[in-house]
Amino acid sequence: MPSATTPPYAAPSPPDFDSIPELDWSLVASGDPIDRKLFLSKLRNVLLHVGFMYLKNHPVPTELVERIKQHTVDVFNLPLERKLKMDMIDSPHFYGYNRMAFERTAGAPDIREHIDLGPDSPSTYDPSSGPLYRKMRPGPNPWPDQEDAPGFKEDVKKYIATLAPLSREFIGLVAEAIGLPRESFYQFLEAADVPQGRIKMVHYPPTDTPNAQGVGPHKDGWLTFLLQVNDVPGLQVQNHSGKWVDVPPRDGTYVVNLGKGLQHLTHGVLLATTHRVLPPPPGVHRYSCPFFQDVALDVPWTPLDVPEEVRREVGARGEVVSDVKPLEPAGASDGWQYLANRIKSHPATGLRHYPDFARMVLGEEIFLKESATLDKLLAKRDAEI
Ligand SMILES: O=C(O)CCC(=O)C(=O)O
Ligand SMILES: [Fe+2]
Repeated sequence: MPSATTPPYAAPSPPDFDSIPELDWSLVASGDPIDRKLFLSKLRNVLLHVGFMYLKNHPVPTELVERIKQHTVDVFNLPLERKLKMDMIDSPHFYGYNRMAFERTAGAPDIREHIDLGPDSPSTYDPSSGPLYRKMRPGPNPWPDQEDAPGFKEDVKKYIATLAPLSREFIGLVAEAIGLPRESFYQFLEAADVPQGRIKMVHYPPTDTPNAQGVGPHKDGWLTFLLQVNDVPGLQVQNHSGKWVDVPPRDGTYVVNLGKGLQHLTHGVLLATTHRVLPPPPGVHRYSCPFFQDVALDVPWTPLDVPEEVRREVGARGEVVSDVKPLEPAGASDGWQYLANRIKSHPATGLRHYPDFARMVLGEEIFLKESATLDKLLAKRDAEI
């Protein structure tokens, strides 16, 4: 239904999606300009009307993907005390292990444990030389012991170094697909030669708790390349009328989706689509490994001039229903906003490494509550390792 704000010349709205479209990277890899055009026109349609896609025939070597899948399963099978040696709470870079149900989305605990890892560069932060948010990146990863996880470190570093340029090429195609110069989003990224990108290895155990969430409804921040590690469904995407659509694992593919930053920068032309993960049924464990493209910390998000004809097509989309309540303006991102978001997701880590800023971000009540439990949390953790 066209809304009251739909311009009279808008194209008719395409039907709402009830499955996730698939794009074929071989159309880009072939080097044939006609193939590329075809890819771009399909991409445009998906970006404007779905915001989520499978990507097949991607160039990431199968052996590397398989090793990452195996590491993801194996690392969570380590005893808790070994995982806690990689505790995120020790990392001002927000890299490391988060124990089960430690993180919350939409006010409820996520029944998952996860390990966040970056390109593993030494910290260069010097308090006298720049804003505090620069302390977040670059930084080293906490790693499992080599005997506990042979090849883990080498494979993760290689994997991030492979996904970073692929995601960069992809975002160039996103710009082209909506009628912008290919380089349009590069100003918001780190320079191509800076090691960058973050992965999150995730384990969703089965749970008896009624209405539990693997991860609650949310929108991602920027651009995600998700690897569904094993053959267990659970990921769902919310379509425009609010219905949840399954995104079952599909061998040899990535699930690619866009986040709030890209939606903001394009006046809503690009869609940050709401998604969630349901916990697996009894006896079944689900694993995944998203890669998140890093954005530069020093660049404010000033929206771009998307061509009028593209905006008009989006006008036909009408209202998009979402279970995510907007808590703050979606855009306005530079390093401060990014740090604030990390602190909100990981208050204990934020409090420990950025106490003054965390106090502002969390508000006095939560700050005092979290501070009171931080010492207990650390003592408990230290007793466990
Ligand atoms: O585990 C998944 O399939 C998706 C996880 C997710 O959406 C996230 O961590 O942002
Ligand atoms: Fe997500």
